[in-house]
Amino acid sequence: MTESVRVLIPEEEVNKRIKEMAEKISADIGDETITLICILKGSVFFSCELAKNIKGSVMLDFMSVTSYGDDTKSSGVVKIIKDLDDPLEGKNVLVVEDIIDSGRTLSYLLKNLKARNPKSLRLCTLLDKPDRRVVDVSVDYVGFEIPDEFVVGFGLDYAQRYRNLPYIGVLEFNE
Ligand SMILES: O=P(O)(O)OC[C@H]1O[C@H](OP(=O)(O)OP(=O)(O)O)[C@H](O)[C@@H]1O
Ligand code: HPA
Ligand SMILES: [Mg+2]
Repeated sequence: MTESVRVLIPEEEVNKRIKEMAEKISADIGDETITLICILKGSVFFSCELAKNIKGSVMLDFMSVTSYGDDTKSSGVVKIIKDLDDPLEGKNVLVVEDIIDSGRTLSYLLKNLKARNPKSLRLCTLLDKPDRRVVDVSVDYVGFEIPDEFVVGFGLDYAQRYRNLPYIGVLEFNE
């Protein structure tokens, strides 16, 4: 079996949409400092592009969680591999995800991070795959709604590969 990748969202479109999202976030946050929480590893490319395009004061922290391992299906169990460096108490927090699929990761994170008493907690995702939702989560900023296909690129992986593609593509398995 061989794998190939079909372009779903070209690089220029992804970058243009991230700029628009950053403008909206900048307008919503006004003069306050915003703490972006980059959910490793998938959202690392998106977080960087977003951070560069937000006007105003931005802090960054990183958390690593995983539920997919090397599979195209979620194990159903979200594991924290690396926690944040700093407390969130009193901060305006924006969780930055690459994709919401079943919703398990974000819903777990939301509960976990709320308990740390941030001043505000918003969620943002580059991609949303609504057809696959198992757990309901309401997201403040969505880049693109995509069909029920396994995607890679712009940070998203299959078995840790393809993260470096500068576009979003659909992974296809060929006989
Ligand atoms: O809505 P869900 O079904 O929970 O899926 C979304 C999550 O799955 C992926 O992470 P993964 O576990 O693959 O870790 P990774 O970012 O290190 O690749 C992705 O980056 C999201 O965090
Ligand atoms: O479509 C996907 N691609 C890569 N990682 C993912 N994690 C959840 N859904 C996906
Ligand atoms: Mg992954």
